[in-house]
Amino acid sequence: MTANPTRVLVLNSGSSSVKYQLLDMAESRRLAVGLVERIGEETSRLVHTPLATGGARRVHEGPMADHDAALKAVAAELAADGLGLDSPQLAAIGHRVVHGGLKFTEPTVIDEVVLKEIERLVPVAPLHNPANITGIRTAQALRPDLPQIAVFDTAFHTTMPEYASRYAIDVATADAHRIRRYGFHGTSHAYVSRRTARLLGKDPSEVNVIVLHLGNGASASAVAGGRCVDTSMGLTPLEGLVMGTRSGDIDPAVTFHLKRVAGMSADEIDELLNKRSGLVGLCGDNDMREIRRRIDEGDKAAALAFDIYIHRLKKYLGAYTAVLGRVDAVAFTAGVGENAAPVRAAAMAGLEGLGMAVDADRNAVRSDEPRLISPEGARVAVAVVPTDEELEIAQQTYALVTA
Ligand SMILES: Nc1ncnc2c1ncn2[C@@H]1O[C@H](COP(=O)(O)OP(=O)(O)O)[C@@H](O)[C@H]1O
Ligand SMILES: CC(=O)OP(=O)(O)O
Ligand SMILES: [Mg+2]
Repeated sequence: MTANPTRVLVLNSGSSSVKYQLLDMAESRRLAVGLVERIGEETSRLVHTPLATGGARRVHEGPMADHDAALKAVAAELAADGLGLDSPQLAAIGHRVVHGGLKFTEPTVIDEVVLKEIERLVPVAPLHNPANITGIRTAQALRPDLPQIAVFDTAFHTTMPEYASRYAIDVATADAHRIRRYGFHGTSHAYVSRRTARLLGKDPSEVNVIVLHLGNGASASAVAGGRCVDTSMGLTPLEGLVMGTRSGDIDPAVTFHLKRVAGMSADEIDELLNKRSGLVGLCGDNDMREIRRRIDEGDKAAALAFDIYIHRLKKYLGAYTAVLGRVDAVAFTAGVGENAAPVRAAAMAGLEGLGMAVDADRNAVRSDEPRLISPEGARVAVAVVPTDEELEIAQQTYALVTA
């Protein structure tokens, strides 16, 4: 008799990347991790680390036309380690799906009806849901017999009170078109807020946390006793913080102005605000490492882009302090939050009045572990808490298929 399968493959398909992990849930062990970047460009790059075999990291460079090609390359890498998708030990494939609308608040077994709904939501997650759908279809084609589970970025935010989720626009129009704030990066906000509570030695129900998920996409959330009460992204992942290529908050009248005065179409404005704004629109670079390097060389555009990014972060820290009433912790996470000490220092500078501060020595420590960076005895614990969307998705996926 063969043992029950205990492995889960997680696919986190972004607009131009795929992050993936193969985990053994029974042994709480990662077997392989990897990333495909710059999908659709000439310079696509796959980095695969076969943890199970202890083999060296493998890097492949060269054009990958789309997510289908990227996933087939990932499948080939796994197969080369004897961890192929044909393995009878694979229990399920878990997919990050960015927009779940109002229907999906829990991890969901994917069938054609679910896929249709994810497809219907493409206009409100234009950079993400199409990539998620391709990931699902490719995985289904490779293993049609296996359960495919969707874990939604929106799910954690469904606890927001209506006064936080409803826009102040005509109710009938908003309801007819399901226009409201949904919020994204929820898997990360859930994981990081819980992990932060654990770092403080508390139960999540006892603490109020502001989570700053600062990756290429970026969002803030206010989490009270383990439940999300507000978040910075809205109907789509465009609202809120300044991001790598997205504007975040702007006066909505900017869009009519661009249409009426600059003659731009809705699609052109969409592309401007989603792909040519944020840090890249302000200074030509969306990578915080490059921006810091340019600032060190005296580059004024990079310095202004940095200041605008930080100013927006401070506004949300102030707003969510007011929303929560009492803040126990601020947690920095994702690519920028975990790695960019200057961003953390600048965001916290001058916030002593809110009880928030960063200790320079603690902030300079580089580590993959959750850690405190606030001074000893500070009123608000400031922490760096690496996110693990893939682990969270794997756990939710495995729980569903073994229930
Ligand atoms: N050492 C670092 N210093 C500053 N920023 C970094 C560093 N490493 C990564 N980043 C930033 O992290 C971003 C990617 O974060 P990530 O959470 O992987 O984003 P996403 O999931 O949206 O692709 C990069 O665009 C880069 O700006
Ligand atoms: C929702 C979102 O913005 O995701 P990402 O940061 O992966 O682009
Ligand atoms: Mg991300």
